[in-house]
Amino acid sequence: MTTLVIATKNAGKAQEYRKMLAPHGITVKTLADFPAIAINENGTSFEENATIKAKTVMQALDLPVMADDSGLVVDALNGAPGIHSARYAGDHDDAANNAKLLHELAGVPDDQRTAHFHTTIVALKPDGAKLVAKGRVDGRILHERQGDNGFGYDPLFFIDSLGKSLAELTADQKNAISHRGAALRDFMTRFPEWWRA
Ligand SMILES: O=P(O)(O)OP(=O)(O)OP(=O)(O)OC[C@H]1O[C@@H](n2cnc3c(O)ncnc32)[C@H](O)[C@@H]1O
Ligand SMILES: [Mg+2]
Repeated sequence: MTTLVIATKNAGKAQEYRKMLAPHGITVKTLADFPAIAINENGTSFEENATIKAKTVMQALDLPVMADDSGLVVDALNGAPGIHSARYAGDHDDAANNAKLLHELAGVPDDQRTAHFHTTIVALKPDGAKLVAKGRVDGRILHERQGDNGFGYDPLFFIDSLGKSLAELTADQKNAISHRGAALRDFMTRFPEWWRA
């Protein structure tokens, strides 16, 4: 059994990675297991922030560490909230973030509410070996919340081909199409070589 440290405080992300990595024989530890580690997420891109998270925790533990920086990119808002998705409305508060997103998009018609979720995964080893993987999922922003599953902006993110929001999908259905699922599948194609090297 392999144990992988993921530099996240987000319980929703952690749960998704646990479910996706279990079939690979990988168990997950997160910052919930190492609460003393503080991360200053002050980068200017998803990759920079993921690298900061992975590097901070890798140096603190002297272990290989994976990190995920992700966000919602809304076309009508010139890419906002983007790398600021977690604290769009000030605090790390999903309900307030969703309310702000709806407010910013008030009056914007359906065909201009296109958006995507992005994930960049960065994994670092103490010897410096780095692995980067990316994924995205396209959709549009609803006018009100729909569904109770998932986390973050999931209740406002509608997938036309499924006729459902991300919050109306099961965990397995979301992982099959999500930005995080796509990034992890990309990551896993190169993970064994990175882990062993
Ligand atoms: O940095 P860590 O500790 O991993 O946790 P975080 O929640 O701060 O994570 P990010 O910095 O990557 O910010 C991403 C934000 O984007 C949103 N987000 C990311 N992935 C999402 C998903 O799958 N569904 C809904 N919202 C998501 C959500 O608001 C997250 O807080
Ligand atoms: Mg964060």
